Amino acid sequence: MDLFVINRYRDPEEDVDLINQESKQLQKLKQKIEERKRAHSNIKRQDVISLREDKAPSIVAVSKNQPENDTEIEGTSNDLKDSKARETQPDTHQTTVKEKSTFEFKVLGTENFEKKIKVHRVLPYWLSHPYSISTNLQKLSCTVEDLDWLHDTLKGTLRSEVQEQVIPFVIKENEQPHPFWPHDICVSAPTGSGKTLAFVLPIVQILMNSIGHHVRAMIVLPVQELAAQVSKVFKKYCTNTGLKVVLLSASTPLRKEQQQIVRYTESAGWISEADIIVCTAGRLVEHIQNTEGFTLKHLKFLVIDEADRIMDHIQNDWLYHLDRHIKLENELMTGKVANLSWNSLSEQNPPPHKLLFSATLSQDPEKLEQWGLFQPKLFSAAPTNDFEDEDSIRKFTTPDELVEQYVQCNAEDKPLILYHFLVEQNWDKVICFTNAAQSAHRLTVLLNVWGKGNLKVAELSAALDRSTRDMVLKKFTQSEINVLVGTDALARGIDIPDCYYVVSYDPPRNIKTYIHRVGRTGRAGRVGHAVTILQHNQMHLFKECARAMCTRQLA
Ligand SMILES: Nc1ncnc2c1ncn2[C@@H]1O[C@H](COP(=O)(O)OP(=O)(O)OP(=O)(O)O)[C@@H](O)[C@H]1O
Repeated sequence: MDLFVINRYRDPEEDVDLINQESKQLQKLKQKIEERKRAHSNIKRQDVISLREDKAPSIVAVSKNQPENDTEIEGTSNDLKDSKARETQPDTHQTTVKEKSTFEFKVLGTENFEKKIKVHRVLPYWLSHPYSISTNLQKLSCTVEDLDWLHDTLKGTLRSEVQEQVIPFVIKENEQPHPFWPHDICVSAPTGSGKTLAFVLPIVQILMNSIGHHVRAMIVLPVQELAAQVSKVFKKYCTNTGLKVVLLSASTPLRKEQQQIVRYTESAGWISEADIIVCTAGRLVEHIQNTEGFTLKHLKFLVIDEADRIMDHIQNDWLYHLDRHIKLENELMTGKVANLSWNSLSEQNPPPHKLLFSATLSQDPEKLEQWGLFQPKLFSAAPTNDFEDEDSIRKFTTPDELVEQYVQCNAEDKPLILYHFLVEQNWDKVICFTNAAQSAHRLTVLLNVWGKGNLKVAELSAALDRSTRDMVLKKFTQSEINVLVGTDALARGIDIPDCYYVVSYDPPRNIKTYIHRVGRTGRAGRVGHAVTILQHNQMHLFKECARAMCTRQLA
């Protein structure tokens, strides 16, 4: 520290000069303050006089007085004389001020300013005229016999309306001759309505007809669990088709995944081992950047499941990297920058057919803009007449089979009310949501103590590792556990069979969280019950939240 100390020595006479100067300046300042005070009191008096004499002063006169006086105050003792003169001749001064002000400032309009007219936002045609999907999941409108468009290998006991509408549309769009591009689609259908099969089946059907060493379909999901769930469904339906499905999520080491998706051959160089890739957004970027030979230039389908969640928590800027990668591959192939002409369209690979899915897909045109959709079509379960203006663009639906209720109570009664449901009313297969992993843990311990071995309660939150979570879910499915207590980490997309009740022990933070929580029950046409426990002061917020739904009133 000593190295940085600098000692300065000054001439003592210099110091005396400095002190004199300072005291002079101080005196000057004091004088100025006194002058200002006097001037200020004079002006105040002046204003009072002017207001008394002019009974209806115009806004301009009054408001403009102030800056005029302000400039005078800044002046010297001459101004003081002026102000004294003003005191004796109030009338003359006031008129000069008025004249001056009106002369210098042009007044536009009066004080009654008109409010701007609100511009009424008009939704684009594709958003205001969606293909309508029913929320009644028990409707057996789509039976196996009717599915002329679906290959025999894929036929199952389909009874979902979203599948009935979306699958033929996707197949038809992809039958168009080259270079026509298919319309991209957005699907907003209730939880448990079978959205997964609505993209799995057409993709498998279209790809199974031509096997090659290219990645031709990619499904992007927000979290590992969902990616694993969707890849399982794909694997099931690809069984006899020769198509290979690979899951890319951070649950496996990167190196191992690289070996699964690319292989180097002497004759053809790098070839793809996977036809369909199911991945999380973050992991995808890692492969684009680090995996040699990994290319998406033959990508035919890009599915984004839980699209709103992916967009809200954008990982590694994945959409930018993906778009850039696809564009670059196209330019390398044709040697040209993409432009819109018959020739360039014929030479280029068309962009991947984008399919967006969610139970809470935002139908806000600005948000959807980011996906760069090509002449999109919307499939929505919200009533069509709700799409007239922008106020209705956030409406979501829950399945008809779901019974939704709420209970009001004091904070201290919450655990007792839950206990009453579980023990007195014999609720089994219950998923209970809290807002934090810690509260989930506390509630689990409490219920297990109260249950004395008769009630089997387990915790399921992001705090647990993957294998423990899988084990807990398995036990729940096999009825070894009656109640799962967890956080919103398990609210979205997870398909837990036979969950009869969903209890929101802590209220959901927003409408989307509510929709996904309650959507863990009442799936695929089965009846489900959802109960939200609310403290009195939480009622207002919850009701506000519920207004964004197009469902019936909550009981
Ligand atoms: N056609 C069908 N017939 C019978 N069951 C079906 C059919 N389609 C899907 N299911 C079943 O319905 C359940 C819910 O399907 P899925 O997970 O696709 O719903 P989702 O709409 O994606 O729900 P979420 O929005 O919660 O993700 C699954 O267990 C699935 O096996």
